[in-house]
Amino acid sequence: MARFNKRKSQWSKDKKKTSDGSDRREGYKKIDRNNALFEAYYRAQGLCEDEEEWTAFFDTLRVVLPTTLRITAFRQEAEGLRETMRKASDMHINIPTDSSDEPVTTLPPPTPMPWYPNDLAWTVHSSRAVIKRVPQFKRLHNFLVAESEVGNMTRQEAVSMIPPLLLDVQPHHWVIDMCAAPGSKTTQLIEALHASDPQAPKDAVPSGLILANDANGKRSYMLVHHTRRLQSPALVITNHEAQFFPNIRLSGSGPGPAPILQFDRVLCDVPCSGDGTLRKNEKIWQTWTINDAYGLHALQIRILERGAQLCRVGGRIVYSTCSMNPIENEAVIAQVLRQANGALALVDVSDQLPKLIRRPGLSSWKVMDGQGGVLDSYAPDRPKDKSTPSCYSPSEEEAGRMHLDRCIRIYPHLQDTGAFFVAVLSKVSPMTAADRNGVEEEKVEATEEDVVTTKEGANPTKDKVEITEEESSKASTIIPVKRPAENDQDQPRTREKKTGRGAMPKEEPFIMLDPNQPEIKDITDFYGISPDLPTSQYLVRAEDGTHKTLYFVSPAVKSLLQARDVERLKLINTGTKAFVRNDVKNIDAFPFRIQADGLPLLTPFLGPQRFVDAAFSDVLTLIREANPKFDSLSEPMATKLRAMRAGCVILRLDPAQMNEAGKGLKYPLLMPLWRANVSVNLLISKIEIRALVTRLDLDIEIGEGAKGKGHAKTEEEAKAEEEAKPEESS
Ligand SMILES: C[S@@+](CC[C@H](N)C(=O)[O-])C[C@H]1O[C@@H](n2cnc3c(N)ncnc32)[C@H](O)[C@@H]1O
Repeated sequence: MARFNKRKSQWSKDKKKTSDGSDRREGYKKIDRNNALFEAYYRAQGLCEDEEEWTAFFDTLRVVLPTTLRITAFRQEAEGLRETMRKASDMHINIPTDSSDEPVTTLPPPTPMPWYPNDLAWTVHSSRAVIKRVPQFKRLHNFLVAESEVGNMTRQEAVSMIPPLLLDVQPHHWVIDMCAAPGSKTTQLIEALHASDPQAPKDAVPSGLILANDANGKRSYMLVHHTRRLQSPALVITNHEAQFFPNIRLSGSGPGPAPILQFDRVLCDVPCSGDGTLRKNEKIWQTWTINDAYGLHALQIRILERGAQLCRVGGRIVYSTCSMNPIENEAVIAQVLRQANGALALVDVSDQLPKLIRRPGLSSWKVMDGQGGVLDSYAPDRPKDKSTPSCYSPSEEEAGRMHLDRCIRIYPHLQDTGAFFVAVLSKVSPMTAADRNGVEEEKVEATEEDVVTTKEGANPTKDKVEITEEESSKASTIIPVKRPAENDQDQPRTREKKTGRGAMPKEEPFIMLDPNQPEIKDITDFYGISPDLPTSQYLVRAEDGTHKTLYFVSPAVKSLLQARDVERLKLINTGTKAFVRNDVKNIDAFPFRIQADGLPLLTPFLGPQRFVDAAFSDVLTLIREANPKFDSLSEPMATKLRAMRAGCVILRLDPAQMNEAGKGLKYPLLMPLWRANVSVNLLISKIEIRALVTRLDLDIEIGEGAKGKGHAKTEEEAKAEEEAKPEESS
């Protein structure tokens, strides 16, 4: 085992000094952060090297986590935000303490995470609760909240940022996030997909897609909420138990069988006991039991196994948990490698994220009963034994062959984080009929006899286990390579329980809009949209033509929605809201407004006719007042507005227009407006306005319009403008 890095550990020396004052131990006395069985269990696993390291390990586990965040890389705001954080790194915050010896505690300034590329991830060395409560943090807190709400930043645990980085997503990849909610890793995957592709023109829609799935209905909708801030047309959200994710036949145009949906990248961030999150979820100190892991082990194997089946040959799979338990980690990896019979291999990622301090995966571990008694091997008749054969360590020879040491373990004391486990796997040869679709006959090495169909709990020393028909409905299976691809039995021989769907709202259908619809031509003409933006990628959610919203989807999402078996997918959401219809009576307004969500996507394709250049004073007026009349705006803007047809207008503010107050603006500011007969109003939510005010460091009252304190307006205008507001602001 690599030596414990004493120099880098923030916790090995003077605990009082390095735990940055009373705040990080907030609640310390209220919760008993001791659990003898937990301590004995992990000591037996040999995670640390010596007593000094064990002390650092347990001491760190008992201190509340610092706050960590990530800047959204593909947003044009990223550079400005990084600069703001860099400036904040001079900032030492003094907060009063109760002690007369040390009347103030000086908190260290925010620091970039050394291992995260391009200074895009930061640690604010204080707990969330303190940042929220202490007045000295107010400005920083407002900044973080505002930028998070509009998707320019994401608060995310440091260790949770590792799996998406190691998945190595490129803009052309098809990616599935098997257990995605609430979606912090999904947002990172979306960012990677949208990272600039040197071969694609700037602002191009990525050619790949992200399919984010979760078994829990309500949590799938959380996923919609969290990912909406990023407005990706390349995202699809589904609601399946990952181990039963259906085989989807795409619409193949060639003579052979239609290809089955497979992915270049698969993330299995599986449900786990979560004892790596003790610093955040302190209740685990008292609820943790040895048996927690046994209940999850079989499910984790099935999810990873299904993930491996869904991965194309040559693709990459990342398995991760926020648990330290080898039963949920190395034992799962070992069993899936065994079942894959050479089709999967652990990837050596020791040269990636070089500044990330890590420990190698365990090659052997202890299995214990609920009371902490060590179990040497599996015994089927042992009473109250929750272990299964696959929980036990492989032989030394098998562990070496599998390279279990290539797994990554992160412990809290190494770099002041939560604990985490990550394994990166590569699919090196075919496993399933779906694989065979994309692989030439002669390259298929596995035969039907080679295919391993394994029941969890099977004796790991045997490669193959026979299962009965009845068992096959419960067991996870690998589809034989030689089964004809058109055969419907290609569906995994498994059943999906109907869980968590009962209370869910009925989803409207997802229908690709005929590009010859007159409304598409009207929109194209009104906004002068370039032919480079395909008219065949609009989606609507009503069959009878009553739709109000046009969503835009990427070509990959469109091809998925047109798959032959698409009805097997429990689709929850997809598409970026591009245009929303609001018919306003008695005003000759063009009814389709651009939704703020869709503006970044649409901007590069819009003609000049609906843009209006604003002065900084105009933006201030629009923030302060509801529905300012044209007369109260700068003359050039008012003149241009008067000459335009009523409807949506895009305000553009050039950074050169900014005075001292708004010098934080580094790029042209674009916002949709509703141009009524004699006045205008902002078509952005209060949240977005707040982010703008914070970013530009404006000392200004906002939200007068939303509070109804705007100037008097005609009844007709008030109604029109109310209707034109985006949904989230109403
Ligand atoms: C560790 S959390 C995922 C965290 C998420 N990847 C993120 O970064 O925000 C595990 C998720 O798995 C979901 N889950 C539980 N059982 C599942 C199953 N059988 N299939 C798919 N998802 C499942 C849970 O609802 C939960 O949202």
